[in-house]
Amino acid sequence: MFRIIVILIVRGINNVWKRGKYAELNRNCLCYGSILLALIYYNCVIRAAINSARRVLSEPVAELEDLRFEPDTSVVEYFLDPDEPTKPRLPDAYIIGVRKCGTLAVADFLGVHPDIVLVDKELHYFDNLFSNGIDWYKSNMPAAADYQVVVERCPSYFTNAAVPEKIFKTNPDAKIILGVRDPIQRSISEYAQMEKEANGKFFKPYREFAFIQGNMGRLNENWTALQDGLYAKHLQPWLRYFPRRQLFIFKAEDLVAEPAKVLKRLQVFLQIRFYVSAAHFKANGTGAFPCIVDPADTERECLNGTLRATSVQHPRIEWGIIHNLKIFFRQHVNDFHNITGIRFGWI
Ligand SMILES: Nc1ncnc2c1ncn2[C@@H]1O[C@H](COP(=O)(O)OS(=O)(=O)O)[C@@H](OP(=O)(O)O)[C@H]1O
Repeated sequence: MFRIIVILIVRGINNVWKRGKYAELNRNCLCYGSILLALIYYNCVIRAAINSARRVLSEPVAELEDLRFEPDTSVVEYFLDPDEPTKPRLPDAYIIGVRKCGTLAVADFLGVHPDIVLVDKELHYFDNLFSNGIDWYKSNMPAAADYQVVVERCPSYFTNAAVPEKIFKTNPDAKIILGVRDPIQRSISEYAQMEKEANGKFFKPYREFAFIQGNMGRLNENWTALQDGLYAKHLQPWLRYFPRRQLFIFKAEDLVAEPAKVLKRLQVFLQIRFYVSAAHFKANGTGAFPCIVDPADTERECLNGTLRATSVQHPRIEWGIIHNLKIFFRQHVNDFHNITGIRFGWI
């Protein structure tokens, strides 16, 4: 482009120089000037169009609105076909974490979908029990039909850098589902969980875990409740094995506020029919979190009765501590935004 412009200008000057005529100079200026302007205009318009197309194509999967599917309410009866052959299958998708970021809720919501089969417990095969061997892992798999998607949930996978390679070698096409949340709230949730597990015994206050020597001087960055919130760092090993399009990231905050929207996108990502819709959600007894209603099992409890096991009362944390945590996490959240392209709006 630049070369064409330079050639045109040089040719114009050359013509004038050779012939020495002012009339020729005017004609040349007019002619090449207009060509130059047209090229600059064309260049701007085309570049703007290419850039905007690039932006749309690079939108993260989690932020894509999909309007192709409408809920298919006949799907329950259709898939309750006792003759559909099923056999144990390795997972097609993994909910890898982050701990305390809605992993149980999202698995529960997916679980009502007739195209989804959940592995029924946290197996910890890829982080703790790998030496048990693949046959042990296979023996823990649920039976599923060919059209169904088998999903395993193990929220400790995300922060273990050795896991992505092992999952990749088992299934390079695996779909990875990751829930994230304001890392400060996540750390408080983890602390609240630890405190609850102490079962009434004395438990150190949050600040004594979060700061070295308990005063607000230096943060104890190695405390897992803070470490697990360094999402950008923990995501790197996953991106070494799995392309971005195989990764679905959702915000736990969205799962609470707009569960149907998150589920809509998740169904598109998993390439299953649009079945779970807003009609499936109701507020639970306390009103804090939404619950899913399963038309095939009307007796079903919220989060299969485990809601109380994961949702615990948070302690009140002083403003000064929150301020220090904001300073600590700000850069990490920015890095995470740059890697994923998602705006989180936390800090
Ligand atoms: N619908 C619904 N019901 C219950 N909880 C919900 C829901 N949606 C999101 N969340 C958020 O999930 C947080 C618990 O996350 P996990 O299930 O990943 O916890 S765990 O790691 O398995 O212990 C839990 O954390 P807390 O707020 O600390 O209780 C919730 O914020």
